[in-house]
Amino acid sequence: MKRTPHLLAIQSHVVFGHAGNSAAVFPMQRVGVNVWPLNTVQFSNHTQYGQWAGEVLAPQQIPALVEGIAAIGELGNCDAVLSGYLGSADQGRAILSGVARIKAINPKALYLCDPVMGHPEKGCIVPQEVSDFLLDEAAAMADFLCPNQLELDSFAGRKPQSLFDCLAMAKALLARGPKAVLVKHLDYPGKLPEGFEMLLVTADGSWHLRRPLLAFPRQPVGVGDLTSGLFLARVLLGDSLVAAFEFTAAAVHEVLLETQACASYELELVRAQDRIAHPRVRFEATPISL
Ligand SMILES: Nc1ncnc2c1ncn2[C@@H]1O[C@H](COP(=O)(O)OP(=O)(O)O)[C@@H](O)[C@H]1O
Ligand SMILES: Cc1ncc(COP(=O)(O)O)c(C=O)c1O
Ligand SMILES: [Mg+2]
Repeated sequence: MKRTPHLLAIQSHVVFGHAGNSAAVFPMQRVGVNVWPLNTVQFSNHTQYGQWAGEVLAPQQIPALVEGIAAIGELGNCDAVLSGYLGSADQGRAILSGVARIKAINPKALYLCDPVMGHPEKGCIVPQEVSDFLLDEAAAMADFLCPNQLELDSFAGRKPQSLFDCLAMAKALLARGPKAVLVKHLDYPGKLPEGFEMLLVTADGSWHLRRPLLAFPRQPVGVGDLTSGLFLARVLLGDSLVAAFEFTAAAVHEVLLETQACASYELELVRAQDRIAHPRVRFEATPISL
């Protein structure tokens, strides 16, 4: 029997609704991965409501929890680490030590970094020190980096002029260390308004994918977290990077269709669970080169 992969997911938890681990854990489990959720913050709700209650996890708790897993002899079973929304730069440094600790026991373990930097206009609030940490320290250790367009712009220090410029910016990130860069959401001059586009860039090639852009009265939150989580889960389950990319786009689109049909602001993950596991739609990634 094939072994079920294990994934340590270090990102936010919200009591109500879906963002961070609260967006990604259940879908990753639903596609067949054992998830170890480690919550960097516990907030009442995601920050785009403009108000929330709750606390940031003390950074020293991260190595303490990782050591606790080592102490029961299970750390070597960790196949991958995912990091997303961070409450402080010190938390980020603690995660990198945890990744190094896991890779020392299991050199095949993968690290996916979703560099959540916030989006002040949308109300996604992340401290500046976290953005600096992601740019200067985390990218170098990541096997996979999953920025959205704003985060890609921050890495490049400029905005793109075209799709090929986005490709050049993502390719430049490979030089910092990652084996693959997944741009979860492209935005560039001349982009077709009816499409939602993504990019996958690896040393072996690059692929572009377009799915329909759906209309929402308020943009749902947690879509990026769902995207990174499903991509890593499918890679651990044995998909090629391109197959994982295509699966992720289809499963996320299914969730958005369900969410739109329910006229819900929060992602309808429970209702969409069968569509996540077995998407009915399919989007083809097409090769793209400079
Ligand atoms: N097919 C789609 N139609 C409409 N909106 C979408 C679609 N897919 C994703 N979105 C929205 O696009 C935005 C993507 O946000 P972005 O800032 O690029 O990534 P992240 O979710 O990581 O913040 C989110 O607001 C998400 O709700
Ligand atoms: C607590 C929390 N986690 C994660 C996120 C990131 O969500 P997204 O997947 O939309 O980038 C947000 C965004 O507001 C948030 O408030
Ligand atoms: Mg995001």
